[in-house]
Formats: sequence, structure tokens, C-alpha cells
Amino acid sequence: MAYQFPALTSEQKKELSEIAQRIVANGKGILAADESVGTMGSRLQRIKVENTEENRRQFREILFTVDDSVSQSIGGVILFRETLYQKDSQGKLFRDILKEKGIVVGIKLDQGGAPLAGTNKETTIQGLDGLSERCAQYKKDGADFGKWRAVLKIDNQCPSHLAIQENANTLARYASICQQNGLVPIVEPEVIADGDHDMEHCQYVTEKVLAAVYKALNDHHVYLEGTLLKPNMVTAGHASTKKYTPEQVAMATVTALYRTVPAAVPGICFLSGGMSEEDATLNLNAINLCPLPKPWKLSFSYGRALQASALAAWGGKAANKKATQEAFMKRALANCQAAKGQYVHTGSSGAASTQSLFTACYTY
Ligand SMILES: O=P(O)(O)OC[C@@]1(O)O[C@H](CO)[C@@H](O)[C@@H]1O
Repeated sequence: MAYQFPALTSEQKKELSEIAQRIVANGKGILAADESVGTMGSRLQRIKVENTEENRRQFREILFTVDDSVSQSIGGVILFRETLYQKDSQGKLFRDILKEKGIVVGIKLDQGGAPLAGTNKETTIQGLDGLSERCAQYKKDGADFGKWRAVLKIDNQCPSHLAIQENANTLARYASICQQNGLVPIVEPEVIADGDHDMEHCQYVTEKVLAAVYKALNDHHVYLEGTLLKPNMVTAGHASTKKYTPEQVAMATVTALYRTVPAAVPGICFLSGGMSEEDATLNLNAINLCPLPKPWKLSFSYGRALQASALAAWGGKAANKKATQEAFMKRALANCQAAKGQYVHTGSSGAASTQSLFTACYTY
């Protein structure tokens, strides 16, 4: 097998690896503010706010106009298409506000699930058609990384070999297209927490899924130094009666990663997957203290676990801007400390931060 057709030039590789490293430098992580219109609707419903474009814009304006010091904790923000082209009340594009803070702008690229016939309601993810053109346009419009979330579930006969292979291959194809267009791909194979399985079962499945993903990324000539992984932590299913400490979650999670994720990958940014804000922070802290080899940055790319307190503080009222920004900053800082293994729980968390954020069958 000759090495004849290099996928990327050395300049392209340099740009990609620098972007990836910037996002996870010094304990920084990612704010996943890329909820689709429908997903944002269920977030807003919880606080009894109507799901209009203007309400979505207003909440995101409050998050993005937080004090500049947020850039010490947040290295990247993932946006939904609508948000990439939205402006603050003074008419300034959100993406320019983020870039001026030194935050890297990312874009959600997957377009939702489609059923895999002949399986127990498993899915693949759509969005490959026209992806290269969309990536090129988003790069011109200021994005430097992309995100694609594949969903795998633990259930009777699940995940099937077909679902694992199909989603791994689709993630790899997406990653290759991103890199060709100068975007760092965030590769997100999420094993969702639905079910009553124990943590050991989740570890087994997570290892199988990650091993398939890295085989596919290699097959597609993806440059690993210019990627980031966004996996689930290894936990018991949401309906399991077994309880595990953050140290046990950390040991199972780092073991699964150590067995499957090459050291060339610069950073692993976990999703929060319905954990409470506080659990997501405590688990990340324990992961960074875990006494196993950890050749990658271990950080966060949280949606719910960075925004739940902020959403509750906002409640749809402009007058609550300060409290909303304080709540967001508090979580951003806590997770940055956890990404360095330096988080100390003070016991003063608000009610919203300890509430489970789990949604059953969270497929899109
Ligand atoms: O699990 P979390 O941390 O809330 O969100 C993880 C995430 O990948 O899933 C959501 C739905 O696609 C996205 O908004 C977000 O980026």
C-alpha cells in the first residue's frame, strides 16, 4: 500500500491542528449553544417562554455578551445555522462578538436522524449531501470547526453492528469533508443514557463504538491532530438502580478512552447527556484526577450542563440579564477548573444546578 495521494497539505494540517489546540488550551472547553429550533423549543418550554426566533436570539445575546473574561474558560462556541447569522441589539453579528473575545466559532452540520430499517429503531444521521459546499460557505462566514452528532442506544440487540458501522462511517465521511474545507471536525458518537443497564455495560458498548469510529477515521484518511472527540462519559443508564461515584465513572470512562482513542487526538470534550450541571462538573474533575495515562486534554462541550441555571435565571425577562450571565459564568468557570482537576465543590449551588437534565430518547 503506497502513500501516494496525501489528503491534506502541510499548511492545511497546521491550520487544523492549531484550531483544535486553541479550543482546548489551558482547561478551556466548548459551549454547545447549537440546539436546533425544536430542541431549543423544549428548553424554553421548561421556563414557559415561547419558542420564537427573537426569544432564541435574546437568550443567546445574553450568553455571548458576557464579560470578556469568559474566554479564559470557553475556547469555542457551537452555533446553530440561525444563530451564525444573528446579531445583537446593536446590530453586531454574534460571530464577531465571539471572535473578538478570542473564542473559536463552530457550526452544527448534522441534519437529524433517519431510521435504519430492520433494526430496533436505530438511526443514522443525515447531512452529507451538499456538505462540502455548506462547509466552504461557513468557513467564509467565520466558522472554524463543525459538529456532527451520531446517536447510539443500549437496548435489546442495540447497538447493532449495522448502526455502529454506519454511524462510524458517516462520522468519518463528515470529518474528511470538514477538513478539506478548513473546519476542525468535532466527532460526536453519543451512546445515550436511556435504559437500565449498568456502567460496565455502557463501558463495553462505548469501547466498541469508539474503536469502530477510529477505524473509520483512519480509513477515510482523517488527520487526527486536527479533530476533537465529543463522547459520552461512561455511566449507568438513567433508569439503573445502581449508583456510581465520580471516581468510578472516571475510571470506567478513561479506561474506555485509553483503549480506543489514539494519543494523536488533541482533545476530548465530553457532552453532558442529561447529567445535572453539578454532576457533569464533578465527573469531569474526577476524570482529570484519574490515575491512568491521559495523553489528551479532557474537557467539556456541554449544552444543558452549561445553560440550565442560566435559562432558569433568565426566565424570558431582559431585567434578569445580570443574574443570567452570572449563572453562566459560574458554570463556565467551574468546568474550566474541572478540566484541570482543580474543581472544589463549595456546597452553594443553586437548585437548577443539581436537577437532572435528562430527556428520554434525546435523538436530535
Ligand atoms: O448533552 P448536552 O451537553 O446537553 O448537549 C450535547 C449536544 O451535542 O447535543 C445537543 C443536541 O444535538 C446539542 O445541542 C449539543 O451540542
